[in-house]
Amino acid sequence: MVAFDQVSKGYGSVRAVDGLTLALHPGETVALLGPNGAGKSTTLDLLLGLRNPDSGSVRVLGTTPREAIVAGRVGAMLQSGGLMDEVTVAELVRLACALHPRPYRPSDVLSRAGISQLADRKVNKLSGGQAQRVRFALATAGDSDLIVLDEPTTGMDVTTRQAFWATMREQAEQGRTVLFATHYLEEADAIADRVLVLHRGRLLADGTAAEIKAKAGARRISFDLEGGTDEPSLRALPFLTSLDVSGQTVRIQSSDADATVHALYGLGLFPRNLEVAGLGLEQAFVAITTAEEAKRS
Ligand SMILES: Nc1ncnc2c1ncn2[C@@H]1O[C@H](COP(=O)(O)OP(=O)(O)OP(=O)(O)O)[C@@H](O)[C@H]1O
Repeated sequence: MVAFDQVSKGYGSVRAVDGLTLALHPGETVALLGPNGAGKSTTLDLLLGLRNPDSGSVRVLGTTPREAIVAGRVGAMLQSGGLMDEVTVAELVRLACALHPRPYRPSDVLSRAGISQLADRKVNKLSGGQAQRVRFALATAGDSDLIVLDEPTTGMDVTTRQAFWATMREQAEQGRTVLFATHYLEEADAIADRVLVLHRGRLLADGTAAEIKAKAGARRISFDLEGGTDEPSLRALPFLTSLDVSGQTVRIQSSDADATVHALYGLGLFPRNLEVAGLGLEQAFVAITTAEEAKRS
């Protein structure tokens, strides 16, 4: 479906994408995560043929990205795609359908994107979240095999966001590949069946959300200590990666929870309400990217 082979792209001295090799398969819903500047937008630009790699190759559906787009096989929703100002939503959607080699009916596109009631509104009179829905409508104006979304739900309220993802899930169930970049890790956790973590233009992790959490390897331990805490002793616990003390409540992250808890009892302390839990995707993401930064410094 999509194949990146040793792709690099730099801007001056910045290596935005650094030797990226990646394959996406039909029907996958893939989240692209990474801190600011990790190279997510550049990766999507390369995939859409908006930029050319300095080295390596990008293939989409067996052709160049541009050929795939001209054939209408890729729908895209970019972060800040300008919308024509002086037209109505319906006119814009009709135009997108007219330009698509395999178009849907404009009325269906409007209703799928939940903007039928906005059809006669001028595009420059839309709120931020409504404009995002229009961008989504343009990305799904025809029958594409691959849908690429760069931070699609930015500016959407909770209800709009849920409706958006329900629609996206339908698209994936019909066999389309959906690739989206996001900063909302809970969305990646809930929606993606594959998560890619990009950092300084390289792939740090690639797997299901559960695999990424397991890769982070850390566990959260929390407990209450009656009668005050001895912070220096806690800080010296083995395998500790973070410590947070708030009143009687202690929250720890550990790379070996069993050993840390064992040592905790060894200190003669009596933790109450002890809980040991895995990391959420957000904490796993922070753990993985911070560990990489630490390796580099
Ligand atoms: N047109 C450009 N000219 C120069 N440098 C650029 C350009 N576009 C991106 N960069 C740099 O390339 C790196 C990757 O940027 P990119 O926008 O791909 O990251 P990102 O992961 O999408 O970031 P964000 O989460 O902040 O949107 C950054 O260091 C950025 O400053």
